[in-house]
Amino acid sequence: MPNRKLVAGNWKMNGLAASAAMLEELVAAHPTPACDILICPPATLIAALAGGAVPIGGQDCHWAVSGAHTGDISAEMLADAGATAVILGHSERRADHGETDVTVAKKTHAAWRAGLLAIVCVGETEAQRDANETLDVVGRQLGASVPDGATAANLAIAYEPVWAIGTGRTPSLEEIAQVHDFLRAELVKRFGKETGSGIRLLYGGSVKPGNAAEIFTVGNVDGALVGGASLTAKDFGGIIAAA
Ligand SMILES: O=C[C@H](O)COP(=O)(O)O
Repeated sequence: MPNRKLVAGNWKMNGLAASAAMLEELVAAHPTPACDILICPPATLIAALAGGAVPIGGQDCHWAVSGAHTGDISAEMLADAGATAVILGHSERRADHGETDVTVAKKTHAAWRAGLLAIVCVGETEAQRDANETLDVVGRQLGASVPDGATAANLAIAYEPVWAIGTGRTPSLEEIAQVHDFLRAELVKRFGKETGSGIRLLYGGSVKPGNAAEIFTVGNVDGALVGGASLTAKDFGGIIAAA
């Protein structure tokens, strides 16, 4: 089991140049956190925010190194701008941009090619949970979105139930445990005990300062992927303090 949790913030399409102040406030309040931290701002802010005390990541990348792909950004460009990680296959990208497990796997391979940590997201919709398909869905996404070659250093998985994102609703601790235990077993089966046990499993979906501590008590929860509560130093700091 990984010994330090990772608390990653996904700013989504939020943040302007003035958001640098949030990171300064965060570092001042938490100079020596007990967990690893990552902030994934919009691409426009990566170069400006990278290089400081808080590691910076991207929210997506193209699988090609370069070329005629208007509006896209390669993994190499993220690394060149100072990013050390990238979120891939977030449900908002899957829903809004038609990303599939196949494209997510190609992007994961690209992230590794550029030396980035890939944070690959999986998670069921509410209808899939109601139909008792959760483990089937996340198992299928995990298997097809992650290419061969994963290590504890180049991959983290984020379990994000789609219905819990931005809604204030979360699964019960037992439900989180069931999915994380399943994902752990799948990783061990595929990549072996040492690698499979070392890959961090993050929970995401309405993580707040008020519920983070109890979520972090769940076995096989090695951190969090935080959306809304990563936008202020107070809320994100509260989650860091709980880790
Ligand atoms: O990537 C982060 C997740 O989508 C969670 O978002 P949320 O914390 O606003 O629910």
